[in-house]
Amino acid sequence: MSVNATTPLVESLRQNAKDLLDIQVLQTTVNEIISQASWLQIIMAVIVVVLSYDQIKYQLNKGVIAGPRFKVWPIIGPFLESLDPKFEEYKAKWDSGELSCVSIFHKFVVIASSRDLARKILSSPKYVKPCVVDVAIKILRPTNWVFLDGKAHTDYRRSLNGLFSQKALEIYIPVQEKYMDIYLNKYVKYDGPRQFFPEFRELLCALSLRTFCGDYITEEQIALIADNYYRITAALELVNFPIIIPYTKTWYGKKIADETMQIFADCAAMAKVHIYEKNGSPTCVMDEWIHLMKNAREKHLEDAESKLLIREFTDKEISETIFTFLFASQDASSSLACWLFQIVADRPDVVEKIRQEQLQVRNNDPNQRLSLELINQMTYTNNVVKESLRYRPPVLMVPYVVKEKFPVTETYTAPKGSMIVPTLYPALHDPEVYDDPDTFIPERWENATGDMYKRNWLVFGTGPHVCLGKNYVLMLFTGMLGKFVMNADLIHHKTDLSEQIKVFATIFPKDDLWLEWKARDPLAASA
Ligand code: HEM
Repeated sequence: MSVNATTPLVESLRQNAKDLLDIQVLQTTVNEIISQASWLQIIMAVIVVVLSYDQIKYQLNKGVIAGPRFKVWPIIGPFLESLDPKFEEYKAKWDSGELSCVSIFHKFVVIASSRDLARKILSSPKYVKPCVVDVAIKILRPTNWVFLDGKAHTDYRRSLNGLFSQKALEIYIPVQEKYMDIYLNKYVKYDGPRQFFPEFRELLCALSLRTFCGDYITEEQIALIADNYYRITAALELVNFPIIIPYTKTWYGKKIADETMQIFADCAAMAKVHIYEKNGSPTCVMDEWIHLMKNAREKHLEDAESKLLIREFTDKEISETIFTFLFASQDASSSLACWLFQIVADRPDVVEKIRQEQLQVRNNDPNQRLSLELINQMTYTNNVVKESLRYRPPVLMVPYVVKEKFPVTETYTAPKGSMIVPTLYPALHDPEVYDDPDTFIPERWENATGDMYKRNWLVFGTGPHVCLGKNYVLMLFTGMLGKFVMNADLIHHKTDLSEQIKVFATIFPKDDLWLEWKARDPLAASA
């Protein structure tokens, strides 16, 4: 065979040899440049390459959606702004387009502000899953159910749904009412106004812990958790050091989380004795959970085909799950309490209507204890809570992470690994669905359309991760608002910051809410 024969093999070998030669030439050239260049020139070149890569990557990820033309702050992006988030800046972003973006360090973030895109993202478990900061996995523990995805998540959730059914919610009311009374008595004894942001955080922590653990948890343990819970929120910053160093924020956060979970595990052990060994009736979430397990086990013994079999959950599993309930509820419920009582204190017309309804559903007996049946009759009071949730939704947006390339619209595909953030606020202030959306009008709920309480009602999210506590929240706050307004006058000491929104995981009045409470005769006419 002639050497010149142009068979494909020879051609390919020749091409390879040529490529090799080219690479060698290139290497030589690079080596020559490097040997002739100063260190400063090399450093400058590396910086130019890194910066160019950062900008090009940003452009490719951004595609057609709204967002800064270039990364104004190279590499870090708007990182410094993200440390002190401002509501007005978020709002400007949502108004900039139904899909917009930012890039912080290597993280590319897509923000969806329209109702339909928010719903689409929340209902696309094939493409997305909730995004958690790395340190959350350490604090909540990797074994925690909230990190499950897909079918494993749906199955686990199914076993928790019974804890928030109407039947179960009824069980928790007596213990909640006991603590509502304790805290209201405390408030009306305070001398003059004080900031209620910390007061409401403590109230909500106590109400949640009593609902979850009943009398198994002690006052000292509640005080310990209420006093230190803020350390857990503080530890969950977006950017954290990858390892937990002793005596840093994350170390304290994990320590408090571990201590809290140990308290919950001890409570779960006591609840098991109460339900299994003493055949007791359930009075709190833990009891109800164990009661459901016991029923399922008995049903299964009677009928092996029974689908009711819920597996046995260990004390550790129960403690981790109850911790997620506290974690999910604490900030959002405190936010609702602040806005609800601030708004109502400023609206004598709303106070008057709540009081009328409270006496009417109780047949003029203000001492009648709360029950689910009674709360279900409080239509107006419930509408006030709903309107507060719409007007000032505690959770503005929910970060998700893209598991695989996600065609969000016909023209835009979110890249794998990016963060995608459906926002809830715009849908709740959509003028096409809620007339005069920036005004607090509880009466709008009297003739609510389907869109108002279904498609646009994103306060609690939607899809497979929709809030587990959504009915619980409405029941608890309707009962509490009715009782508090019936038994006390609320005086809001307004400041220039009262109407401004502070973003601290959820949202709060910027002045932390100055309130004063005065006991009143519930049968007296309103002032
Ligand atoms: C005003 C109070 C509350 C608000 C506004 C709120 C809102 C939300 C939102 C927006 C989500 C994310 C939903 C999604 O990704 O689609 C969520 C998830 C969750 N919420 Fe709530 N929540 C509140 C109170 C509570 C309470 C009291 C509990 C428990 C008793 C609770 C338990 C949960 C849990 C466990 C999840 C995660 C569910 C999952 O991943 O499957 N929340 N909540």
